[in-house]
Amino acid sequence: MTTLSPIAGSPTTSKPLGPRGLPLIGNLLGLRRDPLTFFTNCALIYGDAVPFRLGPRRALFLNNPDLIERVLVTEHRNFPKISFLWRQFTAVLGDGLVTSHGSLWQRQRRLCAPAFTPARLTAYAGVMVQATERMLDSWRIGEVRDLHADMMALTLRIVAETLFGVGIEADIPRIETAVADLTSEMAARMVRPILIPDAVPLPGHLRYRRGLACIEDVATRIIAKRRREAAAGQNLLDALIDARDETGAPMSDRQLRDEAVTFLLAGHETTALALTWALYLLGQHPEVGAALTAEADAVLGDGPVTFEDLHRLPLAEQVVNESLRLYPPAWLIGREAGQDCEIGGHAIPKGTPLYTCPWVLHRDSRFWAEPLAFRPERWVERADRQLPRFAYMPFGGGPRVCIAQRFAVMEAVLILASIARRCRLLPSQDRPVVPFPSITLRPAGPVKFRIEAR
Ligand code: HEM
Repeated sequence: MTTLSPIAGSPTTSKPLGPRGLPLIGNLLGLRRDPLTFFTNCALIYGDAVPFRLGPRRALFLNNPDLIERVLVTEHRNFPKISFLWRQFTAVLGDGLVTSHGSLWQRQRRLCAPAFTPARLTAYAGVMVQATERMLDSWRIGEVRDLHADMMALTLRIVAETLFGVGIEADIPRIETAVADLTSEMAARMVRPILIPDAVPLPGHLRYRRGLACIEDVATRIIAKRRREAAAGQNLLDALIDARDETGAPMSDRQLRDEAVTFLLAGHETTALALTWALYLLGQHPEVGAALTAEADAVLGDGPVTFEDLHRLPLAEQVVNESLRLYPPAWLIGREAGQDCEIGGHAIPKGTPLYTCPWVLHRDSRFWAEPLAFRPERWVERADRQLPRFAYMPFGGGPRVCIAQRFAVMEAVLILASIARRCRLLPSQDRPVVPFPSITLRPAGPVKFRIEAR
């Protein structure tokens, strides 16, 4: 019979089960100071299931693929998303896919799935490449650019155009400001220990209400136009408008608005970061950059990349996989215990938050040879297929796995190949770029590169 350890450490055991915290604040200091090191040390020192404290709240860190599979897949109904965290975002994301749960989430997930069929992806590929080519046309040989800023602008344009259609050019600057306001307020709420009602007129709240109103305005206009014209288009919102549940009912306008905001926010920064880190790593490994250029030349000839080229760009996809391993944009994934239970030898009361950290798992020497080395070739034989399912999880897993995984990988491959075809990028700063873990894993400063001719 398994002996269960009480979650916060036991007076009868001499070895602590997790990092000792301070009275009242628990482990918040270490977590605030450097969360990546905090979780890395938890795994190194204490093992696969590590209790810690978020202020007065007890929490458990999981670093074992089998335990993670239990939480995300086999017993996912017992482990919903963390209500304490997500209620902070409900006003922004409404009942969209990221925040909803239970039967509402199930219905929405089914309704959203047709937006990601291969036929739809083909149409989105064209939008992605055109937006990238426009960005590359605006780059000048010899200039130094912050690629993080460029990738943020590019992926926002792409998600806005795939979502709303290419006719929204005039709205892009407003959408950019709105999304920046919304994400900065969400990042602030993520580390705020208390819930401040949206009605309190803090500057961040006002900015975020303005941002939300802007996106609602664009979504409402496009939904109304689409309903008036009743002509099927190829954008993501069209797919959502056309979707019907098993009773034949469509999504309400409110639900469409929630999904539009959700896709804009979930689909923008994550992909921008995947690309920023990939370009950064390529800058550190010019031999891989040269091989990528050779692949693009061999496959693409003179024309822009197309959907049909994708399967002939294996190195570009390996670079994306390896970058997502070393710098997973979703660096922390959380759930909470829906009822009292046991996991990893710990008795967990209902409501306890559980965290897993792809950053730590993806750098774990139990699963990866030379874990800190950038080696795209490990993906020639799909490194993850020889490993436990949850040793590699940049897109999460189980029923709530990223709905746009194929969209995102396709986008990253198309953009990398388009850049490789047109120019060379040389790092123009000596300092290494340090990751800054916010909601997503951002670079702490600009990522500067000089644009060189091919
Ligand atoms: C490299 C880019 C991306 C990464 C690394 C990423 C990562 C993730 C992860 C880890 C989750 C699961 C979170 C959890 O279980 O708590 C998730 C969910 C989600 N992602 Fe992505 N994502 C990316 C791109 C996108 C894009 C481009 C879109 C939309 C166009 C998108 C939309 C969503 C949505 C709607 C969910 C919620 C799914 C659900 O709960 O049913 N993501 N993503």
